[in-house]
Amino acid sequence: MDALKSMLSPLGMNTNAIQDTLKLVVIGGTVETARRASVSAWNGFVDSFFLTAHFSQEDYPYDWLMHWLSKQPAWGRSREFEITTRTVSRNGLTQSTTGDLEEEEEVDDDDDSLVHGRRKRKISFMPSLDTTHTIYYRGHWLRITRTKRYPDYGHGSSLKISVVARNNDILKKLVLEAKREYEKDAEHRVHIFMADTTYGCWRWNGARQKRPMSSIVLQPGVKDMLLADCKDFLCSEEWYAERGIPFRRGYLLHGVPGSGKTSLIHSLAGELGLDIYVVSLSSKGMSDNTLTTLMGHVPTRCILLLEDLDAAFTRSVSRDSSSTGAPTVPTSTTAAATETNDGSTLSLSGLLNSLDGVAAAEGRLLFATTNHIERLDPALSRPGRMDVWVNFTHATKWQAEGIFKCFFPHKPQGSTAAPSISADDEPVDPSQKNLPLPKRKAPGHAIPVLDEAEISELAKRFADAIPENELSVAALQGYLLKNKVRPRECVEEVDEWIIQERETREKLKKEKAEREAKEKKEAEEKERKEKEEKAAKELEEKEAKEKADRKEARAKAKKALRAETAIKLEESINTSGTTTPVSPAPASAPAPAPIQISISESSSSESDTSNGGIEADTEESVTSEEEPDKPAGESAAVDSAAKEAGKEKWVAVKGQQTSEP
Ligand SMILES: Nc1ncnc2c1ncn2[C@@H]1O[C@H](COP(=O)(O)OP(=O)(O)OP(=O)(O)O)[C@@H](O)[C@H]1O
Repeated sequence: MDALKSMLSPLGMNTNAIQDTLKLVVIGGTVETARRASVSAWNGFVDSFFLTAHFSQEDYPYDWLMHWLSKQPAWGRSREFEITTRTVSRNGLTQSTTGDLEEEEEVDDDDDSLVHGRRKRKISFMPSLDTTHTIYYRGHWLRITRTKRYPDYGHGSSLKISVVARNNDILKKLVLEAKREYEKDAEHRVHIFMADTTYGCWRWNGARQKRPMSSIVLQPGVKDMLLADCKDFLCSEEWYAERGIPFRRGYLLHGVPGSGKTSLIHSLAGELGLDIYVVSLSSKGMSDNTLTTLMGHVPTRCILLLEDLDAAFTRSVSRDSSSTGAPTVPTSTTAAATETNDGSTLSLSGLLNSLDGVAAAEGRLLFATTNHIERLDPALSRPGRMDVWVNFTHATKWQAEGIFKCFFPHKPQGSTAAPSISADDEPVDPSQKNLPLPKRKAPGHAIPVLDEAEISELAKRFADAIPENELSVAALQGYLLKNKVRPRECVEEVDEWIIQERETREKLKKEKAEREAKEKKEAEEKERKEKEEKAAKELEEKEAKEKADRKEARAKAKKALRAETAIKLEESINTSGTTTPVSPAPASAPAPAPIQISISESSSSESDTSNGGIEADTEESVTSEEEPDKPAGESAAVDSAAKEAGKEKWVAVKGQQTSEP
């Protein structure tokens, strides 16, 4: 310090002030360094104890954890969170909790959860984006951060959970608990995923209540056979592997509309606890590549549903007999892709490859439905692709009786107490025993509950009245729905309804025939008009072509004539042994003697009457046609140049002739 003082003193500076400044700098620097060192030491210390797990939205644990987080009471105390009416899905918070999802909260039986006929919407608390939340869980503080990986595309979230712990047991417990809760919540629901042809991925479309198998009325044994087959398949992976058979199974449900094909698939999915992945092959933008990508991303245990398989290669809106089918479908397995207006380029071979090609997922149950099995290519429905075929017909008497019993519950035998309508009253089906039924609310309307004998008798009478194989089960269901609180009247009025139904069908058939005839007529008219327009256009084109040909021919003729004239002139000059300006004289040739020429137009025209006449004629006609194409000045210039050339030639000849003797 003394040395510093001695150095600064000659400069006349106040040494005290400088000393103080230096002290400040040294102390400040020391403090800042200490702070930085302690922060980084703390971070290092913390990092060495924190375990961090990352969860990506594309994978199931993300859904489990988001679902678990949404249930945490800690959000109630959090200072920052996201409130949403959307629910957790495989693709993030994208789906609105619409009416068919769960209600806002558990309510007492007398508390109406329906507000003006609409369900209340559920709200969830979610971790907000890019904020670190802290939650206490089983003696540990969890630090949770949700981030968006692709903010520009609006999807692709990820979750980061950090916890101070010696090993990752706590994280494992957390994930397992989240999974259990998620599955418990999804127990009564079937999740539906739809194919997104734009991005070639699956989009969660909602969760539907499971449908009890007992509510599907099919001929005896059909449901049991299907259920047993599916269960057997799902637990035979090794059996398939040992024999080298691809671990896939296909079911083809075919038959008339409204006979329960789709309902049965939903019911089976609920019974087997599988999600449904739906592909509409006729949807916009569907191509071989998209389908292959989609099929490759189907999870192992699920139901893959191809709806309306017969409409795969036609884009008609209607599904009636005239709209789709073989005539427009290339039936070869090597069929080329058919490009349609909507940009769909799906070929049969593409479909077959995506179903059982190398990229196709294994372990899935493929269900395909069609109303027109006769239109399917045999390659599509062969065993290996479609192993089990089930035919769905119009309602039989047996089905009519069954569906009637489904609609009208009965008092348990020997019971005198008025039964309550609850899940326990669901008709018992052997296939249904293990299905946990959701808690149902009592219906708002009074359904008279008759005893078993009466219901059986009514059901029998109802079935007797229903014609065999004429009406669809969906139609019967519609009639029963209309009469859901009038079981006796329903049976009494059934004959009348059948007459009405037949009349309505007749009317609809007639209307359809008329509409088709009208459409056909319109199509014919349109076709005729198109033909006429085409013919007129062709004629026009032909005329234009002929005109162009004529013009070309005239031009050629003119050119030939000029060439001929020039040759003749040259020949005549050559024969007279002189040179002309048309054919320049060789350098060695003696220059012609200077001549005095007086030219008059009349002499020119007189001397070349024949050629001049033709040429004038030709030129006139050509000029009249060329004029529109050529600028007037240019045309005039060309003409005068041509005349000058002619004149010059004539002058030379004349001059030569005059100089000759
Ligand atoms: N066998 C059946 N048992 C119980 N309900 C049925 C049956 N068949 C049809 N239904 C009822 O009819 C309605 C239509 O059924 P679904 O959609 O399953 O028929 P589908 O055969 O798939 O018809 P489409 O071929 O037109 O798709 C549903 O509401 C369903 O409840």
